[in-house]
Amino acid sequence: MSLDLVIHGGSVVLPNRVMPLDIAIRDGRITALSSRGESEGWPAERRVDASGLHVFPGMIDVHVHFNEPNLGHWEGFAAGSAALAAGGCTTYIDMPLNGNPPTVTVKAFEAKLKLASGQSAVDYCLWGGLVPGNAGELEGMARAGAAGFKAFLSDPGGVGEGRFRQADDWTLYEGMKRIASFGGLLALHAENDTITSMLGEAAAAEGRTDASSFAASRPVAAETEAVGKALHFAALTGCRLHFVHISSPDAVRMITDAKAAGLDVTAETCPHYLLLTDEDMAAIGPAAKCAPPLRGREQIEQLWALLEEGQIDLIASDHSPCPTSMKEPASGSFLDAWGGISGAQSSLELMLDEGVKRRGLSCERISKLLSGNPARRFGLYPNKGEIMVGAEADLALVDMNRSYTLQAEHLKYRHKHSPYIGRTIGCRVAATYVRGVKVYDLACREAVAKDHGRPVLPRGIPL
Ligand SMILES: NC(=O)NC(NC(N)=O)C(=O)[O-]
Ligand SMILES: [Zn+2]
Ligand SMILES: [Zn+2]
Repeated sequence: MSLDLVIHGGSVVLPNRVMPLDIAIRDGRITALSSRGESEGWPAERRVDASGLHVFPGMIDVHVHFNEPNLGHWEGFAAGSAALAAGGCTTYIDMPLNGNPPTVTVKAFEAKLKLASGQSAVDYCLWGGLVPGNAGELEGMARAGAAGFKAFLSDPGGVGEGRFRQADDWTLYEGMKRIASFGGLLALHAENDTITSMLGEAAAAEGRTDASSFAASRPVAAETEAVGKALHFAALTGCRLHFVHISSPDAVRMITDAKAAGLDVTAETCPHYLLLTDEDMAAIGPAAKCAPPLRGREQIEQLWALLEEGQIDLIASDHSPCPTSMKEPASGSFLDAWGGISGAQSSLELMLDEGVKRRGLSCERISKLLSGNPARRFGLYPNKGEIMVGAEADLALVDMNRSYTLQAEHLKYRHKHSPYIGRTIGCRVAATYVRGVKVYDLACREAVAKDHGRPVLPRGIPL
């Protein structure tokens, strides 16, 4: 039977090794993997020569904020997903904030699914949110396809009266019981609100408004306290937990101990916590402002050691964009700048550059953190997450030897700021395929599908 596409000559990144393989694709799925050259006689509509390229499973970015509805002018599904495609990402999960209304009711969830339809270059799922007063909406959102629920233990910021609200202890505890009752998963932004808001207010009152004062206002203790409380509630309620953007080695160790004690919990970190220091944050300015803040060199080295030991489950971008003017507040105060890093386009390249090229980890090791593990955690496996026969042909073709210096004009974001502008990255995504269809081509040799993405209903929530 005729194939739609054969990608031949590449070095294919499998779960446990990299092999020279040809990939046969029909109806969006991988139908065969064969020794290099063997595919020459196969009847195929198109053949793509991937010689000199690595073929990775597309990244699955479980943490992006595209800010629809109503704040789509901060990013939106179209620009955000185009940036992901250019970065080798083939599926994302969109956060329930900072759009307005936030995705905390079944009605808002369904409206957002409709809004995303036809706008996205790559496949997507949505998060629901846990906020005070919405316990009755959670199961309905799970049935409508929510990948899980996100709660903030500190002030999420954001704009407008209807903005996302943090979970008080009661909301958290009751919400975890409720989510556990239907086998759902809760994701947490884990920082203690009292510590961060008291220290932040004190810094502002004393006129300490620089980057290091911001970092000092969100100490590791705020993170470890919040992680500890959530783990305690998880042990009491049986709720499955996922900690987003963990910034400190101490918090990772607490999560590892909880796993050993039998809790169903995972730890995510982001490229910026592995690549940028608090000093970089001061030098780069508000483009590198995020919460939790960037930490010191020693903490970064410990995070890499923990990652190598397998104590970090997955990497996501936490792409939280905004109009560039919000990164340049009139007050000149670092404290007033929007907290959130635009990084969605760079995650795979940065992790391969730093992890593989500089630190000597294997391609498959990094791939597991970006694709295999997120797919498993969020019920997308075995359709997505690994290159294997039967899986969807979600692929990132990467030139591991093509170095470039990131410029603003490379970015597909609506607002072209990033802490990585000016950074030389030692590899580059050459093309991205979603279910066998090209959604990005560095050489722009041919038109790519800008609206090929479709919603993916995560399996794994037993309903
Ligand atoms: N309102 C946000 O988008 N917040 C995000 N901002 C960060 N991380 O600085 C987040 O994930 O917490
Ligand atoms: Zn967060
Ligand atoms: Zn976030």
